[in-house]
Amino acid sequence: MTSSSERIEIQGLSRSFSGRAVVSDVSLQVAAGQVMCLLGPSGCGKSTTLRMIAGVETPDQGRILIDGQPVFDAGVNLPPEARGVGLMFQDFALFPHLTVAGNVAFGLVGDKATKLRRVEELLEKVGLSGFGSKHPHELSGGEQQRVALIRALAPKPRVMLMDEPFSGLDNRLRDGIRDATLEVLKAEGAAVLLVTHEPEEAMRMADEIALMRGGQIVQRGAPYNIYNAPVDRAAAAFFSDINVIRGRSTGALTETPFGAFLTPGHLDGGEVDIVIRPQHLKIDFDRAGRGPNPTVSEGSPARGIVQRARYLGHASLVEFRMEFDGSILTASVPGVFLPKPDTVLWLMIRRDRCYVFPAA
Ligand SMILES: Nc1ncnc2c1ncn2[C@@H]1O[C@H](COP(=O)(O)OP(=O)(O)OP(=O)(O)O)[C@@H](O)[C@H]1O
Repeated sequence: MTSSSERIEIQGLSRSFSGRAVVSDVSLQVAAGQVMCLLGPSGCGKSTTLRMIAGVETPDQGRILIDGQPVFDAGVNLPPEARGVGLMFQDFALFPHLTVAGNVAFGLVGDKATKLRRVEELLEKVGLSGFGSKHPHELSGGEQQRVALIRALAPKPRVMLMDEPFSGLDNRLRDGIRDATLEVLKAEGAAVLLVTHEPEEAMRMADEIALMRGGQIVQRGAPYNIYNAPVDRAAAAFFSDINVIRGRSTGALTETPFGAFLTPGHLDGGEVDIVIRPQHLKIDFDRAGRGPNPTVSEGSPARGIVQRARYLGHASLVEFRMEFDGSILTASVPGVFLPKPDTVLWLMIRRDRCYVFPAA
């Protein structure tokens, strides 16, 4: 069933190229006013999914509904222009013979003054006031991209499909343009499906993230949930560097140099990966060969030898070779902390921030 607030609904969408499944049984819904990010590594099938919704790629199987109306199923296949969606793809192209204002006004209806107002309003939002009479060839790549963006937004589409729309912009511009775009889309109440391979972009833009891998959606949820409750080791690793401590679960317990972990639900005798992000390791000083006392929340400390330390601006990253097995663990510490190589320090891990998965 399609509830009335769902603007985009896809059901069991699949597509193969030369016998290779690129999108397999993908289903998702995007409601009015919602920004959904389709996030995943290069080649996982994000763009193909978006292109099928846009109508520029034909699915092998599945259904696509826009505003509750089928635009693709066994008996229907509407062309892109009949689907009522706004498109912003990587390979945008402006009309070279039209001015910037002409480009932005292209899909607009209404009297000239209304169109002009809308064009001016949008140009201002993306920092291009006064550019209306220029032609595309007079603009930088980033400026052209911003024009393409507002051209897609101008007719206030009820559904907006965006494929890496900010990828060509330099970092300084990107955050501002993202925020302006989000503001426009939210103000219009559009349903947005945005494809990106950048976790940070998805975290910043999305109300909900659909994490894709190998042609399938492996996890869906609000950014907070996806980041803090990853479904598997690869999902955790997609959002940040991770540390992995391998152990063997016996009787629902896994012994590690950081103490025993409760690992219920894992195969008895099976290997498990205890995964922790660098910011959830704690560093303490060596006190003549002794470390801090064990605690309930952090277990036992383990000794590590500093390999190298780097300052990243907001934090410092310290790499340790662990005494217990020679493995490398990385800790991130807010601010400046740059111990010399070969310094002996103690590491503890925040147990509430560990994830346990079957060994990869
Ligand atoms: N028309 C096509 N013919 C053959 N193979 C294709 C075609 N379109 C896409 N593919 C292949 O399907 C796979 C998924 O492509 P897709 O563009 O959907 O990935 P993606 O997740 O969007 O990646 P990226 O972020 O690199 O764009 C890739 O291996 C790609 O080479």
